[in-house]
Amino acid sequence: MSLPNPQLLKAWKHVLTLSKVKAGEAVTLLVSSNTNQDNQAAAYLAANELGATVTVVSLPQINTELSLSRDKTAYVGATALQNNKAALAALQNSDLVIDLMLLLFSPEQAKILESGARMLLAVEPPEVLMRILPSQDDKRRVLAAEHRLKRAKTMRIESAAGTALHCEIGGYPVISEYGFADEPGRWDHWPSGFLVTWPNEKTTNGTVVLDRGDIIFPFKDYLRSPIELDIANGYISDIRGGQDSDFLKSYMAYFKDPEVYAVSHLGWGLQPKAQWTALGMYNKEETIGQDGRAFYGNFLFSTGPNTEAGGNRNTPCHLDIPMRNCSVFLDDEPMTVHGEVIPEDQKAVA
Ligand SMILES: O=c1ccc(O)c[nH]1
Ligand SMILES: [Fe+2]
Repeated sequence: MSLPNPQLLKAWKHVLTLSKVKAGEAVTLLVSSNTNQDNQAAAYLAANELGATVTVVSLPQINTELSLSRDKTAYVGATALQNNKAALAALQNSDLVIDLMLLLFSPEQAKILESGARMLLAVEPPEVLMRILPSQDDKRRVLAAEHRLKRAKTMRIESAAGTALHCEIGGYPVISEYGFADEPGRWDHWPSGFLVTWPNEKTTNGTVVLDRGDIIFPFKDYLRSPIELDIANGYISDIRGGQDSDFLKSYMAYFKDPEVYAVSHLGWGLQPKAQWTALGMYNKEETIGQDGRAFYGNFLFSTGPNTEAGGNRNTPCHLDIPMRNCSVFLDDEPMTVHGEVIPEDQKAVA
């Protein structure tokens, strides 16, 4: 039995306090066989010390015979919560669900949020959680960007490598992530610090050039050679390049589902504590790679499902593709230029 880590307990109490956990609230931990035991122990102790009534719901891992990876984000949407009315009822009747299993992109996550519960996803290793500890300043920074994104009608992304992508937006909600779940019905992810939205269906056109150093999750390699994607009416219509391109084409074809080629959420990273290099320090199975999704100034491209946004494209193949050195424009106003975030005080008045 490993001794509870006092620093980890302090970090969990910090984040649950930011998540407004109050005495007497129902806090439910959702765990699975691959849940990090130190996180589970610290979350359980922290919630109890804040006076919550704490429950643990434990479910088996599934999809093992379908997914090509043990990474929880590699096969999304189908979870052990499906058809488990007892577990779902417990989660829907909670004030805060601490998701230590990963329900992302599942219909059940939406049902839990509709009940008014707050949800906090946390599946990274303890030291990553402690290194990217969220703050009210993260919330301020991300919400300022959310405010701008919510009133935008178009998004355009360019890069020196050759990316030239354009889409209409506004038909889907903005999902911001600042690392704690402090409002009823809010879903958030610790660690994070970025925001996304989905393009209006069939309006995304152009070229995406994935350059050396860009990352494709869940492959978790830094690209060694460029991959060129043609995008037509919201779908990848062609994939060209060298070995990395062959791997991508083969992986997506495995699912035998045309919806895997759809453009999914688009956004940019706003977490200065997240590092592009962190993924390179880990074995693939030790982390889902939130540093890559959140590092300051990335453009986060992605493919596949839109169920997070209330859509019905429920394909299990979801690729998150953080790219460096891109310029992201909203209604032609720059949010990032060549991978550098434009500070709010230099932006047009909201
Ligand atoms: O925080 C996350 C993580 C994965 C993902 O697809 C979206 N947001
Ligand atoms: Fe994603």
